[in-house]
Amino acid sequence: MKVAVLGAAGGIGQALSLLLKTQLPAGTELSLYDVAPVVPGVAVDLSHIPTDVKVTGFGKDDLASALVGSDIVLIPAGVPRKPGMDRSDLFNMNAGIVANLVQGVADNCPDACVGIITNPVNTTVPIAKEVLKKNGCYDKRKLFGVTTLDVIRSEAFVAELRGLNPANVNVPVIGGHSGTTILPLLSQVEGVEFTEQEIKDLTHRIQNAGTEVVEAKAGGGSATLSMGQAAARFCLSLVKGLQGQDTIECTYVEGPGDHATFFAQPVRLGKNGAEEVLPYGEISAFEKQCMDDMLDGLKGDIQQGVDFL
Ligand SMILES: NC(=O)c1ccc[n+]([C@@H]2O[C@H](COP(=O)([O-])OP(=O)(O)OC[C@H]3O[C@@H](n4cnc5c(N)ncnc54)[C@H](O)[C@@H]3O)[C@@H](O)[C@H]2O)c1
Ligand SMILES: O=C(O)C[C@H](O)C(=O)O
Repeated sequence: MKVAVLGAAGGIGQALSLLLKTQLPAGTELSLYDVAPVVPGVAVDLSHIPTDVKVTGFGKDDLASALVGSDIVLIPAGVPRKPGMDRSDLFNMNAGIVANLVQGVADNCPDACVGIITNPVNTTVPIAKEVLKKNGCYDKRKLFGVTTLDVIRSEAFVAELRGLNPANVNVPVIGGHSGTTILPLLSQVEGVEFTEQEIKDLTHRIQNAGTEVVEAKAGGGSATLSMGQAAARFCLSLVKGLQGQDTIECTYVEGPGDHATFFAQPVRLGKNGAEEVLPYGEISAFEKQCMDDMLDGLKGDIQQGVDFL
């Protein structure tokens, strides 16, 4: 198994690479790529941790070597938000970065599963699809927008509110990864009842959690450590799936298209990637209204990605 992280020297990239170095199964190769000259140093630094995961760093001109033979490619390369910006304001800077890196995937490891972290995820994932399609190697089972941060935040906030062990809290989050397109299904949290006001407040907090971090970091970037944890969780679930032990995660994929071409919902990860896009089940009237209100925005974000190439 080989996992490549593109943008590995950044805030997310370094946290994610550390978690993968310590948690990937023995024998995995971890390939770190970044345009920042520090990346070989990040790899050397990690290689001093005694686990059976071999880490190699690749600089700007070595994308092909970083990618060749990869089974999973995670992409957190790109620019993060500053206070006052929306994720969509990152489109002009990040769309081209994602398109170039995914072209590298098409050229060097066309069968790899690709997890896009770079914002705006609602739009960068459709861009990745168009690049892979142009190169004749798009397989909808192998392209994912990583929305796990919305899930772990929901688990943390629900557990905090009710004094529960977060390890026992599961919250499906569907839709997209921006503002109101993030739709936590709080009606499905087992063993917990919320008042209407609590549902409204929690939903708003989860939808606004990225901005909460951006403002608290006061110009120093967006979520990196929690995102590193979220991406590691997603990657480890995907590794398990590829190795034949099916797992379920909410992720932004091309599914049946009931609501939009790309939509985050529970997905069964298996030997070929997204083996099955699962129904998200019954939702409350409040959640249905939230969904109706956000779908046009999500579809617009997707169309912007389709039009980019
Ligand atoms: N999906 C999510 O839930 C989620 C959560 C947090 C952040 N993000 C997004 O992740 C991205 C990265 O955030 P960060 O905080 O790690 O930023 P960062 O600035 O700390 O790191 C970004 C890294 O990308 C590298 N990079 C830039 N262009 C590159 C290229 N062409 N090839 C390879 N590497 C390149 C930079 O050198 C840098 O090391 C941002 O777009 C941010 O909005 C997404
Ligand atoms: O909010 C951001 O810009 C980063 C990320 O998408 C997040 O949800 O924290």
